[in-house]
Amino acid sequence: MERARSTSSPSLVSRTVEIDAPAFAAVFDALPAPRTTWNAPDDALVLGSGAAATLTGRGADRFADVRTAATDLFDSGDVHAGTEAARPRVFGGFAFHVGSCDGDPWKPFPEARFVLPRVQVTFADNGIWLTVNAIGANASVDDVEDRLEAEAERISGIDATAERPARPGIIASHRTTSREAWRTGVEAAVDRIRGGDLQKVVLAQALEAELSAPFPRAATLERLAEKYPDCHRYYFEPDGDDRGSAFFGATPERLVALRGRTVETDALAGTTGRGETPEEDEWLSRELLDDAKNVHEHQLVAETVCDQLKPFAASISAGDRRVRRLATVQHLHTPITAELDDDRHVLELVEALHPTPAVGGLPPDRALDTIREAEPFDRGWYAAPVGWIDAAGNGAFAVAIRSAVARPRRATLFAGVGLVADSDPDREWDEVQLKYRPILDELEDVSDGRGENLGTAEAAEVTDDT
Ligand SMILES: C=C(O[C@H]1C=CC=C(C(=O)O)[C@@H]1O)C(=O)O
Repeated sequence: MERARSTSSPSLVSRTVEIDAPAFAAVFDALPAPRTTWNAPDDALVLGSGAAATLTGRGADRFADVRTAATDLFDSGDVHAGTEAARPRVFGGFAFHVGSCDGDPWKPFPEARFVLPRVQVTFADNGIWLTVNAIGANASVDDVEDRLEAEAERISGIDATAERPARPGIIASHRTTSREAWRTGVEAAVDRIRGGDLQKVVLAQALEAELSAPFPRAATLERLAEKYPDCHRYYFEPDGDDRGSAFFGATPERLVALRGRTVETDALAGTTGRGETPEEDEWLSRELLDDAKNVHEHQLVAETVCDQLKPFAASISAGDRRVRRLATVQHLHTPITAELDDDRHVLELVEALHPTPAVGGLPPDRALDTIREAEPFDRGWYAAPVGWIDAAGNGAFAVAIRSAVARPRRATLFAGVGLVADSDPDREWDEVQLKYRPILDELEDVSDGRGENLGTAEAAEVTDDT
C-alpha cells in the first residue's frame, strides 16, 4: 500500500481502502463494541466499530453541542476517503426530549451521542471499503495506515461459516400501559383536543419482552433489511455499557436529508393495516386516502413540516399525498423537498423539525406536556432523530420509530399513534399493536407457534401494569 505522508499535523486522520470481506453478519460479530450500523434505502450499509471520537450533548442545547463538536472534529482533517460512501462521518442520535434518558432502559444512552468509528466497513455498490479513523495529538498517518493494513487482513480472514441464528423467542412480556390506562389517557387527550387546548398529540406505549435466547443482533438486522428495504435501519450500542444494550429499528420516516442546499423530507402519518389479498390491500389504501380523520392527522404534519422549513428555504415543494405500503402497515405519505436560501448545517434543520407532529403534536409545547404526563415510561431515543453528519455539514436523519432497546435477554419495544378530535381509544390501541410488529416479528420464535399474536391479541403470557 502506498504511503501518503502528511506534512501538516491534523487532529483527524482517516484512510480508506477497498477490501475483501465476508458478508455483513460475520463482520459485525467479529468487530468490538460499541458498534453502529446505518442503512438507508438505496444507500451503502455502514458498520462502525469502536470510537475514535465520541460527541455528546445535553439538555435543550444538545443539537448545538453536537454541531459545534462535529465542526471542531472535522475542521482539521487529513482524509483520503477512496470513495464517497466511506468518507468519515459521525453516527448517532438524540433524546426525544430533555430528561427522557433518565430511567430504564435508557441510562447508558446520553441525551445526544455521536461516534466517529475507529473502524468503519462500508458495504457499497462499488465494493466493500474499510476506513480507519484516528483523532488527537497522537494520530499519525503512519499508524493509521499500519492499522488499515492489519484490519484489512483481519477482516478478510473472518470465518463466515456460522449459520444465521433463529429468532430468540419470547418467554413473557409486560405492557407499560394497561388497556384501561390507555383508554383513560386517550380520552383525556381527545377531550383537550375537542376543547381547543391541543390540535394533535402522539401518545406511545412500551412493551417489555423477556427473550428465551440471547438477542441475535446481526441476524435481526439482516432480517429487518430483507423485510423493510425501503426503511432506514439503524443500530447503536452505547460506550462502556456492561449490560450490552443496543437501540435499533427500521423506520419508514425520514426526518431530513441535506446535500448541499437540497433538502428532502417526508410527512408520514395516518395508518391502516395490510390486507390478506392484493384486492384487500388496495381497498384499505383507498379507504385510508379518503378517511377524513387520517387525512386531517396527516395534513397537520405536512403543513407543519413545510412551515418549519420556511425560515431556511428559498423554495419548498410538497408532492401528492399517497399511500406508502410496508410489510405490516400502510401510511399516508407526502414527500417534501426544499432548496435552502443559504448554506446550513444539517443539525439546524434537525433541531427546527424535531419533533414533527407525527411523533409530538401541536402546539408542540402543550403536546410535549401531555406526553410527559400521560406516558408512564421514558421515551429516550424513541421517536427522536438518528442519523449521520459529514465534514461538509451534510447529513441524513430518520425518526427512530419501529424501534426497541435490546439487551442480551430482554427487549423494550416502543410504538405510538397520532390522536386527533375523533380518535377512538380501542382503534388506536390496535394500531399501536400493529406498529410493534416489525420488531416483535423478529423476536418471536414463530416456528413453535407461540406468541404469534402477541402484538395483536391479549396473548396469555402478556401482563399489564394494572
Ligand atoms: C409514532 C409512530 O408512528 C408515527 C408515524 C407514522 C404514522 C403514525 C400514525 O398514523 O399515528 C405516527 O404518527 C410509531 O410508529 O411509533
